[in-house]
Amino acid sequence: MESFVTLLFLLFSLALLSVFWLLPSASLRRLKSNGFLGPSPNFPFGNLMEMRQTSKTSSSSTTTTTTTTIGNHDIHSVVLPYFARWKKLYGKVFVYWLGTEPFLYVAEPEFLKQIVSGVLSKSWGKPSVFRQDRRPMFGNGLVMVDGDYWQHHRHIITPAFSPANLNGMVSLMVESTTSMIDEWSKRVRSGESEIDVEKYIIRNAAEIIAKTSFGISEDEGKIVFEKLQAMQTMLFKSQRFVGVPFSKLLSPMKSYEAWKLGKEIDHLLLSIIKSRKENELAYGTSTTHQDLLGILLARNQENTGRERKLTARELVDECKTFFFGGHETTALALTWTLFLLALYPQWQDILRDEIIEVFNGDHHSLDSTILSKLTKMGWVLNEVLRLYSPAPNVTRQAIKDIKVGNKMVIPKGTNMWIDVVAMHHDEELWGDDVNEFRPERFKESNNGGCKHRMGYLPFGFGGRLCVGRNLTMMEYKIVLTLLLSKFSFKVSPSYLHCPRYMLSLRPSHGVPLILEPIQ
Ligand code: HEM
Repeated sequence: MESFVTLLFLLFSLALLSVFWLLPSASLRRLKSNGFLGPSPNFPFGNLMEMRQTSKTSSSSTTTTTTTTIGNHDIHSVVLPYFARWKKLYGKVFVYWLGTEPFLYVAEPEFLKQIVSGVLSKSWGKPSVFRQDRRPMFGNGLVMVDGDYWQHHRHIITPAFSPANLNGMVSLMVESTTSMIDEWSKRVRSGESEIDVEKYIIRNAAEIIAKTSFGISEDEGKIVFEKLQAMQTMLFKSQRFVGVPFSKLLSPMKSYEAWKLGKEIDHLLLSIIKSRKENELAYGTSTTHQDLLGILLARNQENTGRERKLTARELVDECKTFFFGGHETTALALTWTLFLLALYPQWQDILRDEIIEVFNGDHHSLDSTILSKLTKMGWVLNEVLRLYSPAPNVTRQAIKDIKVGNKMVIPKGTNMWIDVVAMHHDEELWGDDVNEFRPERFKESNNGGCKHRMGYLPFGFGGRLCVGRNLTMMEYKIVLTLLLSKFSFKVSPSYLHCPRYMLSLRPSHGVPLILEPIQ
């Protein structure tokens, strides 16, 4: 018996040694043999401690509020200080470690092109470490899966975002935004002209995405979305050790709470799907809702061929993915836009003139065709996504060993962290006005004159390009048109310019602006 326990103990110790030390060290050697440099890891934390220390030092030295800092859009070293530091030391491609997970950092578009182009792109999936970590939010939704499963879901989901389907969502977007504007107007009339626009814009975007994704009523909506937001806070505002083996055991209560919230949300969404299905059985497909869930259910029903239908569980995961992938990103694009327009009021005038020209005073005729005529607003969106990209990075994982050219092999399991903020602020790619707000750079090309076609990636790249980008563009133009027609915006003296990486790129202290009604 005693020798059995000793054997068990030895096996357990060996397993730990191999997870914590032997496997990561072997990967490190293989990566180094490619000539990649990088900071020395310390297993089992990898480079996490150094990243935290650099962030702490940087944030204590960057909370200045002078207008020059506000007008300074050179934000890479503020939001990702550890990468900015390592980039100076090791170049635009290097290796770092999150716990025992190797990450290839890439801020070099030509290198990116070489390793993801052609046949190689099939060998890249999504990092399993993030898949695990974000399971309560996205489950097996489109953003987290790969291979044939991803291809099947993408094929079913893409048509839901067609212009015809999106046009059916315009009235929901106008309705939510109008009620936000009414609230702002009331506050401004009562003498409260300073408003933290971020808070409202996020709530509005969440309401829009909840309605356009799963068409929930005000009351149901409130519950689902409070739970979704609580789960996001639970997962992303706490101190975490992503990539460190067994790290969930370090904060068991938080992991349990996130799991529990995930279950409650699933339950609510499943009951919505069930009642939709029952309605359809009772009244036929004519009751199909004009939201993403309704469109997916209808597609499922039409699909009588060989194609596998999405199960209720898969539909729940896709709804959650739309909510998390869609509301904060769009809201941040709008929030940063209001901040930049407040800073550069001449662009408010340019956009207002364009709105008057396109709509001729009639905002009732909103649809994708007329919105596409707001070209200058499109340049502003592109420039905002360049300077303050709501999705600051894109990630991949090598599903198998990947050979690049004759010499380089990227070992199976290596993750890739593509630094979109670094590329969008790279003087070598954009020229010496890289950190200036110049929407007109997008007048001639959708790439804004970037010297490399993979240097501007606000919506990702390749087959995994953001599936919701048309929805974002529509919502962005509708909300901005309605807002600019009602108010002019100035930056409040209480605004602190402190953009921060928190899965997305957010303002640390909200965006208080001074609003004045347009006469
Ligand atoms: C400004 C707004 C948005 C930005 C900046 C943005 C950014 C991105 C990026 C960078 C990716 C690529 C991720 C990757 O390659 O790993 C992506 C994918 C995705 N986005 Fe968005 N997104 C936005 C809005 C939306 C909206 C409104 C929705 C849905 C309602 C959405 C749903 C998705 C989904 C499902 C994917 C996964 C696509 C796939 O892997 O096939 N996004 N988004």
